[in-house]
Amino acid sequence: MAEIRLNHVQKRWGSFVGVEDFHLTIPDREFLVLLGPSGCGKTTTMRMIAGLEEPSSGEIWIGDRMVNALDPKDRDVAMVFQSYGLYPNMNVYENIRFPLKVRKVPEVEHEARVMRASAMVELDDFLHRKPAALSGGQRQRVALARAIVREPNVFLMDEPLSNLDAKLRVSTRAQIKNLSHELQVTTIYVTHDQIEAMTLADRVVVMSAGVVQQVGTPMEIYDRPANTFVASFIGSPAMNLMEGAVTDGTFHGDRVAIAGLSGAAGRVTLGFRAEDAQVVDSDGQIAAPVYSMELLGDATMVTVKAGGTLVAVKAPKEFRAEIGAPVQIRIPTGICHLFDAQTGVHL
Ligand SMILES: Nc1ncnc2c1ncn2[C@@H]1O[C@H](COP(=O)(O)OP(=O)(O)OP(=O)(O)O)[C@@H](O)[C@H]1O
Repeated sequence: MAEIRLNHVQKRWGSFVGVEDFHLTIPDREFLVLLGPSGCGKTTTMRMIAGLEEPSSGEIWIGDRMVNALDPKDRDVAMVFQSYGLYPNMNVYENIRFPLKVRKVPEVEHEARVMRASAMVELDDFLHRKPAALSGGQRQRVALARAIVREPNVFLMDEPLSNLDAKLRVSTRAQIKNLSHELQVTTIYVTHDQIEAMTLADRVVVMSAGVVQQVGTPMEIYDRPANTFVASFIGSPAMNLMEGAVTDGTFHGDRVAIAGLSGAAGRVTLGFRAEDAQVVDSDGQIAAPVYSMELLGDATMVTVKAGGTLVAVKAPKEFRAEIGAPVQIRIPTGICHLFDAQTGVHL
């Protein structure tokens, strides 16, 4: 068990900054997800915690030890990667046992620990198979068991689900969630998939271009994105964003006017989520033609084209309209977000 502290950690290569001033305490047992697009610095941050990359400045603490100068093997962290990294000539049992041999754990403990770890990921029936005779999902579970068997202080997981097909991703995700509940070990999990982040995390760190954009619980970052980057990265579909200006409490944009806004004036970006607006027959604040309709099963996603901006609204599953047909959209004032037009920061 361990708290992790990143104290103003930075990683530079020459003049290029891969990670900028990462400053965060991750409490013992927290499941923290690093989320962001490709190249935003998630993996580099995790590799610095693992000891595979040296910070250019700042301190990394695991528990009460400053680990900057410690070898990866001395940090008591277990890693699970996207590529499973299994030994092809060893069977499942031997693969899971391997870290115990390397760490010279007394032999008498091996069997019980391997059996416990393999049971947790439901691999008991596959212990004598070689990795080549396993599916991708089963291989990833061997990699998970190999991390679990060590009983580490910290788990580091780098996109562990990204090689799995969509269905297996969902079931393995649920398994990781259940495991983390059972194991109660501080976990840092890297992904670019916002659904994974929202479903697994106690807290999410959203990163862009090496810079932390927001740290919060999944609901905090969904309900109150710190800026337009987070607003447009979280949620499926992403938050609708419209450019315009507020005068006397009314937002005016392309084919949209929303009265009753307070706390802003001048150029802003207005945001609202698809599920917070409705398609209506009259009295909407947007009147625009239907651009596309997607049947989701439990709802219909209607996208309209308001001038140059596409706006998505979640309608009841029975809703139907022709492409190009004029519709109106009601946007309740209370659910609108306003962002500074220049900086993108939530007002
Ligand atoms: N050894 C290196 N030398 C120079 N630049 C590097 C090095 N390693 C990573 N980078 C750069 O640092 C930035 C962050 O990389 P990182 O791998 O942390 O991103 P990421 O968010 O994990 O992306 P992905 O989701 O694609 O893995 C990238 O622009 C990358 O090109």
